[in-house]
Amino acid sequence: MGELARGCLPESQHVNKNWIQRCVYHIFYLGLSGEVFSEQIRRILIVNLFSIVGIVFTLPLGIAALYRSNIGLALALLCFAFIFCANQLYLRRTRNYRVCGNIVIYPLYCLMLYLVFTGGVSGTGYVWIFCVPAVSLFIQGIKRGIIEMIIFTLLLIVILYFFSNIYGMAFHYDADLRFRVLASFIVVFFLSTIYEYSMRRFNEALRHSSRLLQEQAETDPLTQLLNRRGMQQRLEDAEAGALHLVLIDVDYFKNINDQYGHDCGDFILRTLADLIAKELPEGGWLSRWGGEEFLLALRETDSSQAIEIAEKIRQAIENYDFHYDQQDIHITASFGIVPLGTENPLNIALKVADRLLYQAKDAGRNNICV
Ligand SMILES: Nc1nc2c(ncn2[C@@H]2O[C@H](COP(=O)(O)OP(=O)(O)OP(=O)(O)O)[C@@H](O)[C@H]2O)c(=O)[nH]1
Repeated sequence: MGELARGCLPESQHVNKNWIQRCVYHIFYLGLSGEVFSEQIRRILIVNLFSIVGIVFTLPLGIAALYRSNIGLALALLCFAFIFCANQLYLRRTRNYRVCGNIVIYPLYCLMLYLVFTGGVSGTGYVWIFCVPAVSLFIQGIKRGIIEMIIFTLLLIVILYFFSNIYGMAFHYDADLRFRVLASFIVVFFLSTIYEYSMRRFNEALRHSSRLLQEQAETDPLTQLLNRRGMQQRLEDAEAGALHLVLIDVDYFKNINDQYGHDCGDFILRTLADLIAKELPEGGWLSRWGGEEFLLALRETDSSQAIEIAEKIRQAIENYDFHYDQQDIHITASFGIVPLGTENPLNIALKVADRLLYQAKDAGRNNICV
């Protein structure tokens, strides 16, 4: 089953959508939302769309064929209409677009070959085959779509050239018509391949730049750590539980800037980021929270473990020689530790961490307050 079925895409949040948009989302996207450029959402849309188009075409045409007493064609069309309807229901229930894509495409191949073989209504059956390459490449992707289209073309050649008028059942195509049908089908196949390929490249490029922008929006350019926005996002998404916040503030950082210059201050912030990151346990998050403030989120950690980690970091900073421009610089930092949970939501926890930090400063700095 696809990733959707494992629940990676949430049900649509219809908050700001009007009823038309809600209907469109419900009918075409099955009420799913998620990453705008998500390949899964695109595929769901396409499979669903072709399924709906399949019903819209085969059902009335089947009824019309029944009305004209063309029983063979009517049965074939109604049978496909039934398959497409069942597929719709299955897709809505399971969101398994891979299986549903196959349910759309293979009956479509059969129907098209059947129409070419019998000629459909008044020998016009072949006019429908030109939609096949686009549908196949959309649903099966470039590689598989091309392979299936080559097989389909070969079957088309066999029907057009070897089965024409056989046993009085097959439609008779004269030499010019069969050549033109085949040639125009190959042209459509070729153009559809180019279109699908460029669409995929375009989509990939779009997704890549979207990911890049997202990363940039959440990264602090100086330290390459998460910035405040990135950290806040993770904390908001994090499940409440054994999570501790550690707010770290460099002591007398202004003096460093004043004494050694702003570049030295930047160098110290970058080195500090590496120093703290080394002590960060697995699964934890580290961010540059503000100017000379770092915020650590320790997950699956109780208070004593959080204090232990903070103490290690405090000592690592205190004992580190920041070597800049042939000078050894020593700094210290103050810490505020606070648990995060349902009784202590993010906004409150951050305020408490800030208060504890200033208590640590008041107590002489180079301190941890819990
Ligand atoms: N070099 C550099 N300095 C920064 C950056 N962001 C903030 N600062 C400086 O950090 C200093 C923070 O100073 P204060 O808030 O007075 O705090 P402090 O000097 O560390 O004193 P305490 O926090 O009370 O121990 C200011 O001088 C800011 O200019 C930065 O990205 N690079």
